[in-house]
Amino acid sequence: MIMNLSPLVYVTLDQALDIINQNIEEINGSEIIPLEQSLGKILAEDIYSFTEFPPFDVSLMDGYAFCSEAIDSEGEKEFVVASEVYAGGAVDETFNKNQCVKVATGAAVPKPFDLVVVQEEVSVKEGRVKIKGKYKKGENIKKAGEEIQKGQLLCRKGQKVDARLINLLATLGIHRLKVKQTPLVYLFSTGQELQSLGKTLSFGQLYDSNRVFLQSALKQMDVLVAGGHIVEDDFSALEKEMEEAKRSQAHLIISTGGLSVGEKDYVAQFIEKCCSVYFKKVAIKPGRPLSFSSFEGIPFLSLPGNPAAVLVCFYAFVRKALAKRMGWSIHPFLEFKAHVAIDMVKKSGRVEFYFGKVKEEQSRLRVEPISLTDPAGAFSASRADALFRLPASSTSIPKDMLVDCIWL
Ligand SMILES: Nc1nc2c(c(=O)[nH]1)N[C@H]1C(S)=C(S)[C@@H](COP(=O)(O)OP(=O)(O)OC[C@H]3O[C@@H](n4cnc5c(N)ncnc54)[C@H](O)[C@@H]3O)O[C@H]1N2
Ligand code: MOO
Repeated sequence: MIMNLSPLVYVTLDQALDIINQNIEEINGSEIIPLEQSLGKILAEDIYSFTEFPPFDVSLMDGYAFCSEAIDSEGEKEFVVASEVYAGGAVDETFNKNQCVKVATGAAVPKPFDLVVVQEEVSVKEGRVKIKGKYKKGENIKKAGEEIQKGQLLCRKGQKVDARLINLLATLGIHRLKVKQTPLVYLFSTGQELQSLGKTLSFGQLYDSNRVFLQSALKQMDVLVAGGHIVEDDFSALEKEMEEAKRSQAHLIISTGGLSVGEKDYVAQFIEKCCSVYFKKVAIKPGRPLSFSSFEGIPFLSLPGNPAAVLVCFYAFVRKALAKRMGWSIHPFLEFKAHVAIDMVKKSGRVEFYFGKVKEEQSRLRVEPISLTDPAGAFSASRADALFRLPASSTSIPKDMLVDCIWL
């Protein structure tokens, strides 16, 4: 539902996260795709095993399979080698407990044998095997169904497919998966000082690093970019870009820049005029002008131009909004607490973000800011493990205080 929350134009971090969470809906669409193409996708249904694994009693060693009750733990015993079974091979003979079979690692152990003795521990002569010593039932055999039972829940709707899950499903022969539709994001930057990579900069110009960062960060999340440009500081150019965003059928629009109070900050003006606003500012540093609205039913996250604010807003808000939109509900990001490594100071009023290194010391997690002069800048971010935050109301944060961190 769209509503204008005029008293909530300036919200706290928690309010902003709540509002995003309440107003971003999960995409309905899903598709069935081959397992090999499912890396990074979000499962659209729970998956149960339709079979057990291993599917047969399997030998874990090269050796001889015996019947435990036929082995005399005191003296030596001799057995006839009735057959040989290799991995992938099958025998349809019937054996009795006074026989044994030679088995290779990975072979299906035929009935009634229930233990395997490694070949180094037996003596073999003219088709007969001599064995002495104590052996336990089940030794060197993995029983059918020991790893996975038929009907067992393997993974859940809302889980992201990773290589380990692909391994599990491939093991069980599951080769097609129902996954959520991949979200489309329309992404543009604003500012006539911006230049595309590969072009020479004139004085006063900057490379459009925000869009390159966001494109890459979205790709890492398996989100597709539907389009977007560098938009000059002009209201009608912005209107055209937003129309194109609408035509692209994006599930989310993201912009950077043009949010401040200057005459040429047309994004702020566009939001005011053409969007339904949820909030216009958040009490965070950097990133205060972050705004969340809806344009013709499409959620619109407008990030400030400041590249440090873009980094922080991506990890603290955009990623979460996208996770919600794409139905990634199971452990999307690791959030944890760590002890801050140094005494820190700040102004009261806004939550302050820092990129930091995380270490374990004396069984405690410690987070240390990478830079105090450029807490959330590109260099700091490039070296960090986590984004951490200092509470809005505090002015001094003593060393060892626990702070909230997000793993990057
Ligand atoms: N009078 C006031 N001025 C400002 C305020 C304020 O409250 N009153 N807020 C400040 C804060 S906080 C921020 S953050 C910025 C937000 O401004 P904009 O969103 O309008 O961002 P720009 O002015 O377009 O850019 C800021 C900065 O970042 C560079 N930039 C912009 N886009 C990119 C890009 N795609 N790639 C790389 N670098 C980019 C731009 O050149 C500027 O240097 O407003 C403050 N001002
Ligand atoms: O909030 Mo701004 O992003 O401080 O620079």
